[in-house]
Amino acid sequence: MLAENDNTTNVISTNPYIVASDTRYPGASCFLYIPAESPNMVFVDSYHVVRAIAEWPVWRTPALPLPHHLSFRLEEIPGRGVGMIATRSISAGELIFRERPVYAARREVNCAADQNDNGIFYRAAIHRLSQQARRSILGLQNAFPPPFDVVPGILNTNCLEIRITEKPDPKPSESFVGCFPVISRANHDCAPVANYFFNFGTFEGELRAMNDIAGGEEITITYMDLCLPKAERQAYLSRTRYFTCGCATCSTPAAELGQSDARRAQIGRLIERLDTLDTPHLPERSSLDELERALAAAEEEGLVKEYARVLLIGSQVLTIYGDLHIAMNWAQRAKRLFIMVEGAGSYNVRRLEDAERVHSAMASAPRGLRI
Ligand SMILES: C[S@@+](CC[C@H](N)C(=O)[O-])C[C@H]1O[C@@H](n2cnc3c(N)ncnc32)[C@H](O)[C@@H]1O
Repeated sequence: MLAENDNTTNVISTNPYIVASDTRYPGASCFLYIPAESPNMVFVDSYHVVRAIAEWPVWRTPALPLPHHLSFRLEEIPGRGVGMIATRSISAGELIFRERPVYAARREVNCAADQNDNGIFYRAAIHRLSQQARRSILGLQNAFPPPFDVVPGILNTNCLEIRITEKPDPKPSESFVGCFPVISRANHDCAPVANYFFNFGTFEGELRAMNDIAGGEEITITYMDLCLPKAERQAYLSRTRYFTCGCATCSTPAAELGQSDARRAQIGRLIERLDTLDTPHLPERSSLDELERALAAAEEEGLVKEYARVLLIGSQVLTIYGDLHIAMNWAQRAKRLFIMVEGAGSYNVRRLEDAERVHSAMASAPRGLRI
């Protein structure tokens, strides 16, 4: 068993700054530090991936400055640790904050068993970060109880999904996570008022208001798929983030909870059955009535992003089987909503622009002969 001060790392190159995590195994994960001088980000993955990432032009573009006056403050909230509180009213669609992650890694890193729970691997990863960057991680909350080490505890408590390709990752195990000094302070709600989105183009996490948020209100995001019933949501949050969600939806009286669960399951089933976007398959046929019921369910549950997804998928189904005019209207509404919750860098916005081109070609195509 390794002791914490048994150093297995080895500097492979200094520009780009790449360190092999474990000289005992060929193919062990590597740490890429960006920029090489006084790094404020470490990326953890196999050597060939970090070598390619080191060449991305985005690192030559400095991050845009933030507005002088932030629209929130970080504040201790009873029972929830630190959270983000709006200091003024924020309009739906407003960008609340954006920043690059300090730690980014493949969700399942290749790490030897004797360096995992004791934190040796993760301590080594953040070791060469600038002092400010390292402190910004070490100051975050650790929800994981001992004997789990505090550094992997902090990373597990605070990491959010990031994408290093434009399209959503097909398999969750192939996706990536990132830890953010500020955005990771956002607490969870099962009907969140803000959306966390990772902009692959700028390599920044972005936080946008999905609803109008009043001054004094907490700015919340989701950590999970919200189309699950309360029992499953709570089990997931307690297993992965060590807390019991007491949000307004989870506090719904027992008599009404069944309806809330049923609405979320209805939206989830519809999305799962009909979302064939980015696959070579056509979606199943679905009636306008069924699609409208899913929209009504999303509205009732306050699920803005799921509402946008039903509009997007529904517009594709209606383009193929239904009414082109309704499909065009739904695509326009979905695009407006996705710009609002994910910004102009959204892949969904790009998909909807493609759909608009298909729609206008179809609308101007000559009609078939009626015999
Ligand atoms: C990503 S951090 C959020 C920021 C954190 N509250 C802090 O103090 O830095 C996730 C942790 O915050 C706490 N948390 C987040 N949402 C919560 C909620 N709705 N109720 C209670 N605790 C919550 C849990 O301890 C969770 O593991």
